[in-house]
Formats: sequence, C-alpha cells, structure tokens
Amino acid sequence: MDTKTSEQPPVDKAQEQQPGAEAPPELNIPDDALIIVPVRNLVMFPQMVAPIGIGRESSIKAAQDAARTGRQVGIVLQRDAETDEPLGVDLHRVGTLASILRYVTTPDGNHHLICQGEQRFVVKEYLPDYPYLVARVQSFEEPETSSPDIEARMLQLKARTAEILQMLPQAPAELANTAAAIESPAVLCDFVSGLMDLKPSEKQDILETFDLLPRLDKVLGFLVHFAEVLRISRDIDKQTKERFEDRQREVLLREQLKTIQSELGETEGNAAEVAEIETNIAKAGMPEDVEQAARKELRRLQNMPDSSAEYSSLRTYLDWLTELPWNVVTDERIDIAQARDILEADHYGLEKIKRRILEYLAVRKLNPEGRSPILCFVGPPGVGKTSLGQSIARATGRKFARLGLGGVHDEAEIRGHRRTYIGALPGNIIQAVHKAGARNCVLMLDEVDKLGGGSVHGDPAAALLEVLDPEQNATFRDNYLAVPFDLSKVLFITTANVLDAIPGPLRDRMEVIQLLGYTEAEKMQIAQRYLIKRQLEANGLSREQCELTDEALRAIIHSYTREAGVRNLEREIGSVFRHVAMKVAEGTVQHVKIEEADLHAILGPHKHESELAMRTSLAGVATGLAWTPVGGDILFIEASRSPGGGRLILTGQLGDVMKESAQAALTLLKGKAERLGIAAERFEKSDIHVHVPAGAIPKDGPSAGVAMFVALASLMMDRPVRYDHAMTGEISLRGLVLPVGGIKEKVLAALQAGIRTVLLPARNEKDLEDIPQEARDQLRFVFLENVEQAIDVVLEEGATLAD
Ligand SMILES: Nc1ncnc2c1ncn2[C@@H]1O[C@H](COP(=O)(O)OP(=O)(O)OP(=O)(O)O)[C@@H](O)[C@H]1O
Repeated sequence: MDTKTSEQPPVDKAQEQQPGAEAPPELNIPDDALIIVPVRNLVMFPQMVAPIGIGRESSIKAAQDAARTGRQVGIVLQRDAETDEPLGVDLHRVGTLASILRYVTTPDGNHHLICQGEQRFVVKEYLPDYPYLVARVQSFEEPETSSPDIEARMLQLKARTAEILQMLPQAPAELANTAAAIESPAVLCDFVSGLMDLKPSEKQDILETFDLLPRLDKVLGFLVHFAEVLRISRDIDKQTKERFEDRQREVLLREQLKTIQSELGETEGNAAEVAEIETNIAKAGMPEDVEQAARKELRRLQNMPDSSAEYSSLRTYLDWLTELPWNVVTDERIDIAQARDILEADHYGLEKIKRRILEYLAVRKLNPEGRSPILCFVGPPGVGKTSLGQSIARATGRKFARLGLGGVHDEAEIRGHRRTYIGALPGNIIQAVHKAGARNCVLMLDEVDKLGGGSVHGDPAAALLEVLDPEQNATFRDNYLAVPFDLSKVLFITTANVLDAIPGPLRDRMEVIQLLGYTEAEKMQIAQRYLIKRQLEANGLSREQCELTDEALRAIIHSYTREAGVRNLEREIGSVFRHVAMKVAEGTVQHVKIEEADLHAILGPHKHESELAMRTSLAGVATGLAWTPVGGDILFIEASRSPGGGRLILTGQLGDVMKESAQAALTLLKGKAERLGIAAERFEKSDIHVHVPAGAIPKDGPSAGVAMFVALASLMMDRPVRYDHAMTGEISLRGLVLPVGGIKEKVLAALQAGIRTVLLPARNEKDLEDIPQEARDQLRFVFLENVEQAIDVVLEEGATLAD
C-alpha cells in the first residue's frame, strides 16, 4: 500500500501528501481508540505545531495509516529514548492528541509528520493485534477557571516571557505579541513551555500536571531558572567578546609600539631576544606558578626600551630563571659494590670513613625518600674531605658543586639580594645549583666552621639552617629569584676544620665524620698511587721521563712539608716535576731520576728539619706539643733570664689558662730548686721572661705545663733540652703530671717534625692504641707520673752553654 502521492514538487524538494486527498479505506480501529506514535525526545504541547521525524517501520506505517484516513494521532514520549521497538509499558501514560497537518517524505528517504497539538490525554489501555500501537485514551478538557492566584501567576509569566524573548536574539519579534495576547492560562503555560530549552523529562512533567495552579508554578519556576541561565550565558558571551576585543586591542597597540620603536631604532634586537626568552621559558620545565611569574616579567621586558638599565637587569633575571635546573634530575643509581670500587679507586686508606660512607649510601638506596643525615667531614686541610665528596657524587651518579662558606658574614650571600638592589644576584646556594646543572646534585658546603656570626646583615647560619632543613628546603626562596626553588633533592655534605667552631644548631643536624692526619707511610702510599701520577700528567711527563726515588719522596715529606694532609706534598712534588719538565723540554735529557740529594737544588734548603736543633740549642727552650684545628703541631716554649727582682713576664698572646700554667710551673720549680741544685738567689735576682712564638697556633689550655716546667728548669739549670724530644702534659702544683687530649694528633705532628722521643702523661698511655703501629715504631715514648722524671730524660748533661 503506497500512501505517498506526488503533488507538485515543493520548493524544499520534499514530497508532501495532503491527508484525506483520497477516500480512506477502513482501518478497523474503534472510534474511541487512537493510533499512537511514540517519540524519543519530544514532548508535544497542545497548540504547538512541530515536525516529528519518524524512522521506525511501525511508526511510519502508523503515521501513513493515520494520515490516509484523516485520523488524529497520539504523540507519546518514550520513557527511555534508547528503546527501539517500544511497547505500551515503555511509554509515558500522558500524551498529546495531535492533528496531522502534513506528511512529508524528503528526497533522502526520511519521513516527517507535521502535527498540531490539541489536547492532553491519558492512555487507558493498549489494544492488541495492530501492526502499531493503538490505545484507548481519555482526553483531558482544560477547565475554564480563573482566580486572582491564577491571574497573578499569568502576569508574572508574561513579564518573564517578554524578558527572555528579549534575551533570545533569534526569537521572532511577533512571539512577544502572541504571548502578551494569550488569555487562557493553560494555553499560556503550554506556549511558554514550548519556548524553553527544557529536558524532555521536564516537559513531560509539565504535561502531566493537570491542575492549573501547580502547572503555572512549575512553568514559572522553569522560566525563572531559564532566564537566569540566559542572563549568565549572555554575560559570559559579553566577557569573552570583551576579552577578545582587549586582546585585539593589545595586538594592535603592540604593532603600533613596534612601529614607533622601530622608528626610534629600538626594536629589532629586543624582539629576537624576547622570542628567545619565550622559548627558554617554555623549555625550562618550571613549576606552573614560576612560569607564570616569568611570563609576567617577560611581558614587562617587551615594553621596555632595550637601552634602559632596567631592561638589562630584567634580562639577566630572566636568564637566571630560565637556566636553573628546575626539572633536571640525573638518574640516581646506587650500586654499593660500584660505590666501594669508586671510593677505593679515589682514596688510599681511610677505611673507617669509607665504610661509614658506604653505610650511608646503603641506607639511601633502601630508603631513598627517608631523611638521611647531612654528612660533615671534619679534619685538617688536605686530608681528602673534598675529594670524598666528589667520590660520593660519582658513586651516586650525581653532579657535584662546592661552595666555600669561609668568611660569609652576610645572609644575602646565602640567600641573594633583592632585585631592587643594584648589581643583585642570586645567593651562592642557587648559584651552586645552577653551576651543577641538576636539582639533585651533591652540594659540598666547605668550611661551615668559618661561617660568620649574626650581624646587622642577618645571620648566615640561620639561612643555612633553612637550606639544610628538609621541612623547609623544598620551597627555598632566594631573595633575588623571589620564587621558590626546590632544594629537597640536593644531597648536602659539609666540611669543617674544627668541630667546635661549627654553630651549635647546624652541628646538631649533621653527622660528623672525623678525618685525622696521615702518617708518613700513608703519605708515601698516597703520593705513589695518586699524587705523582696526577702531577706527571699535569706537567706533561711520563713515568719513563721522570723518576722520583722513594728516598727523595720521603725527604720531601719530612723535610719540606709539615702538615696533616697531603696538599703541600702534592705542591712540592709538582715543583720537582716542573723542574724536570723544563729539562725534558729543553731536549737535553730523555730521562731524569730525582734522588734525595737533588732536592736541595730544586726545592731549596730543608724547610723544617734543622729548625729543631737550632731552636733548642740554648738552655731555656723546650719543645711542647699542641693540638690545633689543623691537626697538631710542635710549639717552642722559650724562657730567658735577666737581672731583676723575681718578676715573671709572659708574652706570645697566651690565654689565661696557659698563663696560669706558667705561674704554676715557676712556683713548682722554686719548690724543687734545692733538690735540683738551683741556687735560690737565681730566682730572687732575676726577672724571668717566658715567650711562646708562632702566631698561628692557638695558645691556651693547660697541656703545655710540663714543657713550661722543663723550659724553666733548663734555663735555671743551664742544661739545654735535647732537640729531638717533645712533651705534653698538665702539671699540678705538687708536680704530678695530669693527662691531656689530642694525643694522636700531637704524636703524629711530633713525628712529622722530626722528634724521636715523646714524653706523655702516664695516664695517656692507653691513647697510643689509636696511633698507627708504623708511627709508634718510629718513636720512643716516656710516660711521666711527675715532672721530675722529665728532667733527666730531656735535659742534656752538664755543660753550661748559657749565662
Ligand atoms: N686518602 C687519599 N687518597 C688519595 N688522595 C688523597 C687522599 N687524601 C687526600 N688526597 C688528595 O689530596 C688532595 C687534597 O684533598 P682535598 O682537597 O680533598 O682536601 P680537603 O680535606 O678538602 O682540604 P680543605 O679542607 O683545604 O678543602 C686532593 O687532590 C686529594 O685527592
């Protein structure tokens, strides 16, 4: 059965059929029943004219039958738009009776019904045995009632409708007039509901509200909401437009600015630079807020003449920002076996220290996010603190940077100066990280013990505390950068010469690893394995061209250097090799062998050895041993006598304790004068002057007591002190020798200075365990219970050399 009859082709190329053009055959549908056309998402209101697209076979048939027989149809919304072949239960119970105005088949094969809504109905029952849905329904007659409540709502509705129609630019002007002219509240409700962009379920809700008052309220509620949405969307639209216009305006102004600047000859370089910085910002991997700040500064830069001073300082700032390793992290790999190899390869000896470092690395490997302590290497210069730090960096695959804190008095050196300060730069922490080029570098902070105290320029130690504090350093704020930089991945290591000089709060946060000096044998090994090789390379020599005999090396160690570490040793070896390099370069020789005897010509006279004999050749001079921050040293106590009235004069910037110690030594000697064979008038008729030279050694503490006593005894007894004997120990007024600290450093220093016999308090005997056997073997130790025991050991026999 073909229901399509071709009329004159319509303008829109659709084919139309007038219902009722032919006498419709009977359909066998009762008169009180209705053909139902289910729709997926359209709610048809009474009075509304709307096209309905139909696609399902059954719906097409239903529509065609209805159109052909001139019947009205029931338009009913599906409960679920997805249902393809809905049955009665899948549809809402309330629908709209509609007259078919047109049935249209478009050339592309789609079917449409153009319907006019007439009346609400409620489905009573669906009838079986039809090829489409047919239902018996009950139509709903709108009551013709009115009341002040209803009228008030109608007024509201009309006012709001006029309002939204104004806001809908595409709404035809006559709609407003139509709405204003509607008198029936039901019609007004349906008309307004059709205008709004509501969800099908919301429209269905309105359709199903039969009572007028609640229906008016519902529609009014939706209308108010809809008006609000329209208003907001209009505002957004306006803002977007304004922003767009602003942007266009900015582009235009910039173009004009460029033209002006180019007229003034100011732009070209600037534009290229700005573009370059822009790329750098994009590449820098900054956190978002930092990137925003950088872009803001860049915009400022864009508008500055590039000849201005501010331009260049802002440019420098942006360079700093973009070059920092915001996002650069080297892969941390901790392979303990490999780390051990690296530490072994770089350092001789230091077994305990290497083990401690490996333990530290093992903990980091097992718990990378945990808080590891900050290592602090404490020891004299040149014992390998820095190079241990470098090895840790190598073993963990991190970059390395170091930073000297000695003499830093100003907080701004750590934290930078604000940009308003002329010539401002970032503080040295940020500079060091910048230099390392990775956010997880090893940063070695040298000489924390030399950090200046708080002053008007702030407290650098407090700033450093913040840098080292894992709670705070993730957002470290340098004054110059003025944006936070994350230091939490930096592995900090500190070094110091003197533990006690490290500011307390800093020391509390660090794990101290002490490095003591090296013995002569250790120095020999270090020189042979590392220093000689390095100096040969530095001077462009090979082992074939230059040979340094063991004797010569040993002589350099004890006659030309006197230090706990190996820094001067390396320097002296370097001097020797430079001498050889010159000879080889002259082409006179191919191979140079350096023997001990050659050193005099190359390095000059022995620097240390003869000093002992010379200094102690007169009576009244004793060799004491001092502990110093750089590892121990020998110290000469000089006493002399001049005619006078028994005064004691002390010079050499002695500390109070040492002065008292000199007093005590003199009193003690006077007490023992008779027994030692010193005439009492020697004290009465002379002034005694005790002087302790050597400016570099801190001179305080009681441990020079024995040496003071010996110097005075030597003076008064006219017996010089043996030149290769040195001593340390505190004395009591009764002549007992009390124990002192720093034995290991003192003994090693004595050995390096050429001493052969060391006098120690008896109670310090146990401390010798710390001293390497090889050093002990080269010395004779005498343990003193009381000072008199020292006299016979140290004083030369007999001949009076002075007076
Ligand atoms: N145990 C060692 N094995 C091999 N080389 C060593 C050893 N100890 C020190 N050195 C070498 O001695 C030189 C000086 O060491 P380094 O600079 O690390 O000393 P430092 O303790 O950091 O001194 P400072 O406190 O003055 O900075 C370096 O070249 C280092 O390689």
